[in-house]
Amino acid sequence: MIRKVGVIGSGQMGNGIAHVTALSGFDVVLNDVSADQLNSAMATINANLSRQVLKKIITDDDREKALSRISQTQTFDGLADCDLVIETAVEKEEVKRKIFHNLCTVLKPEAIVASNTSSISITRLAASTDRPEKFIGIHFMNPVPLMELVELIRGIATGDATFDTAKEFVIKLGKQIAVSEDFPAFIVNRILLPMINEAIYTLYEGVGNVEAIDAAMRLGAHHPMGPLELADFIGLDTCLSIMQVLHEGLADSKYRPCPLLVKYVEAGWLGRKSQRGFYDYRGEKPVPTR
Ligand SMILES: CC(=O)CC(=O)SCCNC(=O)CCNC(=O)[C@H](O)C(C)(C)COP(=O)(O)OP(=O)(O)OC[C@H]1O[C@@H](n2cnc3c(N)ncnc32)[C@H](O)[C@@H]1OP(=O)(O)O
Ligand SMILES: NC(=O)C1=CN([C@@H]2O[C@H](COP(=O)(O)OP(=O)(O)OC[C@H]3O[C@@H](n4cnc5c(N)ncnc54)[C@H](OP(=O)(O)O)[C@@H]3O)[C@@H](O)[C@H]2O)C=CC1
Repeated sequence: MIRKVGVIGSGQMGNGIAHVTALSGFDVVLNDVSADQLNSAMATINANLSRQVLKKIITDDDREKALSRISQTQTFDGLADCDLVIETAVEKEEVKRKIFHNLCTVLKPEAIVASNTSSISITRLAASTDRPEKFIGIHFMNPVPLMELVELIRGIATGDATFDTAKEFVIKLGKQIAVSEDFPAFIVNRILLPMINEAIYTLYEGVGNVEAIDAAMRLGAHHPMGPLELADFIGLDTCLSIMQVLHEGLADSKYRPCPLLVKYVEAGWLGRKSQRGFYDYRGEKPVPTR
C-alpha cells in the first residue's frame, strides 16, 4: 500500500510528479541536491496548481491541501519512511546508479524504488540496488499535470507485486498506462526522439530554418509543438542523452545524434531551462537562434 512517495530531483519532471501525486492525496517528500532548486520547484508547483484553480479544474482547497502534503529534504534520510521513491534526477546513468546505491541503505526493505528515466535500461539500474524485484520504470510525460500517459517498464527481475502496486499507483493519479519492454528509450522516446533528431539534421543541412521546420510540423502534421520547440521544452541535454542511449544500445548508425545537437549542449544551450536553445527565451517572445 502506497501512502508516502519520495521524489528525487526537483527539476521540471520532479515538480510535475510531486504536483500530481500530492493532488491525488499521497504525502510527498521532494528531494534535491540544491535548496534553491527545491524552493523554485515549490514555487512552480504552486503556480501550476493556481492555473488549475483559475481554470476550475481543482478548487483552492485542493491546491492548499496538495501543497500541505509536500515536504522537502536535501538528504536521503528524509526519504526513509517512504513506501515508493521515484528517481527523476538528470539522465546520466552514473548519477542514477550512485543515487540508488546510497538511497537503498536508508529505505525500509519493503519500499519500492522507481526511475523516471527516459531511456536507460531498467534492468541495469535495478542491478545497482539491493532490491531488483522491487524496482520498476515509471515514465511520466512532460508536462506531467497535462499529459495523460505513463509508461510502465519492468526490468528482468521486477516482481509481479511491484508491477501491480505501481499500476495501481498510476491509475490513482488518473493517468493511462502503456506497458513497454525494457529496450532503449522504451516506446514513446524510441519513436519521438529520432523524429526530433531528424528535425535537427534538417536544420543542420540547411533544408529549412528553425521557424520553417517548426511551422511545417505544427501546421503540416498537426503536432501541438514543432520538433525544435519540443526539443527545447524537453531539454537538449536530455534529448542528447536519449539519442546516445539509442545509438549505443541498438548499435545502429540511424540513431547517431546530430552534431548540431551536440554543439548546442556543449555550449550550455539546453533549451528553455537555460533560456537558450533553438530559440532564445530571454526576451518577451522566443526568437529562433538559426
Ligand atoms: C522526453 C521524455 O522522456 C518523454 C516526454 O515527455 S516527451 C514530451 C511529451 N510532451 C509533448 O509532446 C508535449 C507536446 N505539447 C503539447 O501537447 C501542448 O503544447 C501542451 C499540452 C504542452 C500545451 O498545450 P497548449 O494548449 O498549447 O498550451 P497552453 O495554452 O500553454 O496550455 C494549456 C493549458 O494548460 C495549462 N498548463 C500548461 N502547463 C501546465 C502545467 N505544467 N501544469 C498545470 N497546467 C499547465 C495552461 O495554463 C493552459 O491553461 P489555459 O488554457 O487556461 O491558459
Ligand atoms: N524533460 C522531459 O521532457 C522528460 C524527462 N524525463 C526524465 O526525467 C529525469 C529528469 O529530467 P528533467 O526534470 O527534465 O531534468 P532537470 O534538469 O529539469 O532536473 C533534474 C534535477 O535533478 C537534480 N539532481 C541532479 N543530480 C541529483 C542528485 N544526485 N540527487 C538529487 N537531485 C539531483 C538537478 O539538480 P541541479 O540542477 O542542482 O543539478 C535538477 O534539479 C531525467 O531522467 C529525464 O530523462 C522523463 C520524461 C520527460
